[in-house]
Amino acid sequence: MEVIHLKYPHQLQQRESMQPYSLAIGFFDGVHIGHQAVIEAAKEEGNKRHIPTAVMTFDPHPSLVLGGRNEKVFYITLLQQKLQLFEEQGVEKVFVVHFTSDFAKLSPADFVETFIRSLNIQHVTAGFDFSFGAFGKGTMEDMRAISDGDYGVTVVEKKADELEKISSTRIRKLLQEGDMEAARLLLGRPFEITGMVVHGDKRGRTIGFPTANVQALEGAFIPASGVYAVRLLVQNKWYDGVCNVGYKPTFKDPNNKQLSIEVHILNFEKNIYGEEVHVTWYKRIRSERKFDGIEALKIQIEKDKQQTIQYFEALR
Ligand SMILES: Cc1cc2nc3c(=O)[nH]c(=O)nc-3n(C[C@H](O)[C@H](O)[C@H](O)COP(=O)(O)O)c2cc1C
Ligand SMILES: Nc1ncnc2c1ncn2[C@@H]1O[C@H](COP(=O)(O)OP(=O)(O)OP(=O)(O)O)[C@@H](O)[C@H]1O
Repeated sequence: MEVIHLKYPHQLQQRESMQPYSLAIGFFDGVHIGHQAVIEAAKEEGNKRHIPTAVMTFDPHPSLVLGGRNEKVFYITLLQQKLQLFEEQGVEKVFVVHFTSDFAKLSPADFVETFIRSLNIQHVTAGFDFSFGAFGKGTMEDMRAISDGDYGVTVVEKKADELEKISSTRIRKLLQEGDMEAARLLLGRPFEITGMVVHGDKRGRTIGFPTANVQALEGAFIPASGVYAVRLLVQNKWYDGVCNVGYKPTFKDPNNKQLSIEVHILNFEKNIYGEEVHVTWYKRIRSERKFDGIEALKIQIEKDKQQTIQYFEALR
């Protein structure tokens, strides 16, 4: 899969020398099942026309440039992971458009001229609520009207569950609440973070529960503090684990602001310092607490571990 970064005004070859593409367009944070349906529809059109499928996405998130939201938007998927997911879905090219305030000022017609026509896009697929151009004024009806027959347009209908539309905003809320099970259903896979195993205080092994301290990639969303059933990929192998996100109040003073992610990997004894790991999140088990002593904490961690084992047994 080829990735092309574009900045407005972009410098690309002339339309004639560009390969034609069937394009799915959107921000696609999380690449959730609604997004997957959009990309699938673009692929179907590409197959019909015998042309490859491309995705156009944006970076950074428009809200960062435009403001207007009260809460800071975090990414469900960092760009690198988003690209990886596109590739796994069979996308052959990705245009990453740098979202700047100049880009945001383009009229819908100018957006189409610069980012659809001059890229020789033959077909555009997006969801029913996709908007583009200054103030998000362009709708999918406009996309079709502006085309003048130069490219085809598919509008993917709303993908929803019994509650409401499946959206990145909704998944962010679930992740903030620690509802990893609901997030997993909407994402079509568990929420995942990538990180590196770093040295901790080395107390874990002395209490009988050694842990891998995971330093997440810069910018990754870290779930609410608490204990979770997780799976961890290390050295190409997946393991079940029980993870604590928090401040270890039993050992640290209450002003400690150093958030840690530590995974007790089940049935595992290797030294993995410095390894890259992927942690996938399945279920929140409880909140982090301050215990009266090590014994009480050990009893609780054993319970957490048993709950995790039962959870994954039921899942299999
Ligand atoms: C499953 C699990 C649950 C934990 N729950 C708590 C907790 O509720 N409160 C707490 O203070 N520490 C909790 N811890 C953190 C332990 O205190 C920590 O693993 C131990 O102090 C080792 O820390 P170190 O890796 O920095 O040496 C938990 C750890 C695990 C693995
Ligand atoms: N549930 C859905 N059903 C159909 N199309 C969708 C759905 N969610 C998103 N899309 C489409 O996928 C593309 C990417 O959408 P976008 O990145 O805005 O996702 P979103 O989940 O709607 O995000 P947000 O919560 O920020 O509005 C757009 O073309 C959009 O219309």
